[in-house]
Amino acid sequence: MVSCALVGGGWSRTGESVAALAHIVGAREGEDIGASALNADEYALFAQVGRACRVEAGQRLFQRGDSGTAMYVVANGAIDLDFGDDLVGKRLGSRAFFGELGLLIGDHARSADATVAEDAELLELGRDEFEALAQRDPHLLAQFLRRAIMRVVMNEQALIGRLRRRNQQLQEALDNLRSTTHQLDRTEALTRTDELTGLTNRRGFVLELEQRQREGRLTGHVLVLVDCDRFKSINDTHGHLTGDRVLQSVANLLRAVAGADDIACRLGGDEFCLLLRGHDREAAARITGYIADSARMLERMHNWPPQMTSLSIGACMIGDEGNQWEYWYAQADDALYRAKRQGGDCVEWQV
Ligand SMILES: Nc1nc2c(ncn2[C@@H]2O[C@H](COP(=O)(O)OP(=O)(O)OP(=O)(O)O)[C@@H](O)[C@H]2O)c(=O)[nH]1
Repeated sequence: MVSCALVGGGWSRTGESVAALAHIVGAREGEDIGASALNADEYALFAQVGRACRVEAGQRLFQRGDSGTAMYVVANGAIDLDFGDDLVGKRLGSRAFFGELGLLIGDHARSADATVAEDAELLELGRDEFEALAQRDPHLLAQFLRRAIMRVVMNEQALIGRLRRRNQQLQEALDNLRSTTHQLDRTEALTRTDELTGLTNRRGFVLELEQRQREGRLTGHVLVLVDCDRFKSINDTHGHLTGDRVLQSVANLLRAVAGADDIACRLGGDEFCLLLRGHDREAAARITGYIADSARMLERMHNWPPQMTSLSIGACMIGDEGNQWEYWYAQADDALYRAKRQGGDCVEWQV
């Protein structure tokens, strides 16, 4: 912190306190209460009592957080005030005053760094000088005080306004981020979903298989491949819309048997699959048998137009031999091939 050399002076302590001056009446008409520079009369008064000092460019007068009890008036030269990241800095020239809160409040923590931008002459006023001002011209000092207080109030209001705007911008940015994340999640979910049936699609299924394999959770699952029998003839005889409805019925059947941790998937065309968890071979055989039986019964129940078709099913238990999921997929596919070779409408297991 700079200490000014005393050049002029002549002041005396009075019993009147600085604080007592702060409640003096409101602003008068035409008075520029927010101005940051003294008018000519005020400056002349301050110059009578202020301690004059010279400071050089680059010199630091005080920094943020310093406790200060003096205010300054720029006689000539320039001072920069830096309020930190959130506020715009200020360059002060002739007759501008700063640091007044240090004087008015006493032991106030400075809210800015004050640096000499160009060689300058300053007037420094401490408590004694200020009381001398009060003695010499209380009316002019009251006018100055009103302005100083209004400046603080206006700065506070501007700060609150800026913070409010900043808060609003942050809120908007957060809302945008939330909605973008939500859209990305939705898009990601859509890329894993089959449009016609709402089941997981092949991509989603493979990603899930890979993840369970990476986490060592695949062993013990049952992999079930399902293929519609003579589906092409449904399309040919009744049209694609009927074919679509049959595919949706197959999807509903698989969805109905899938538990929370199982995956029902449409691989594409009339091929589906199920990944079941937590069943031994016997329990899994009951599930695959139930699927085949249900499809057969539904096919017989509604055959014109058809709402279901019989199914060929190939299944295997995923073992712990350390094979990749593609190996088990090929095993289930072999079983499915055998089911097809037998004319469909049956379940084959790969041993
Ligand atoms: N309606 C409809 N048909 C589809 C869709 N995707 C594929 N298909 C048709 O499904 C038919 C599948 O025929 P194939 O692979 O010969 O199977 P299939 O007729 O069931 O013969 P098998 O499996 O030997 O019993 C093809 O005619 C495809 O055009 C779809 O989304 N909707």
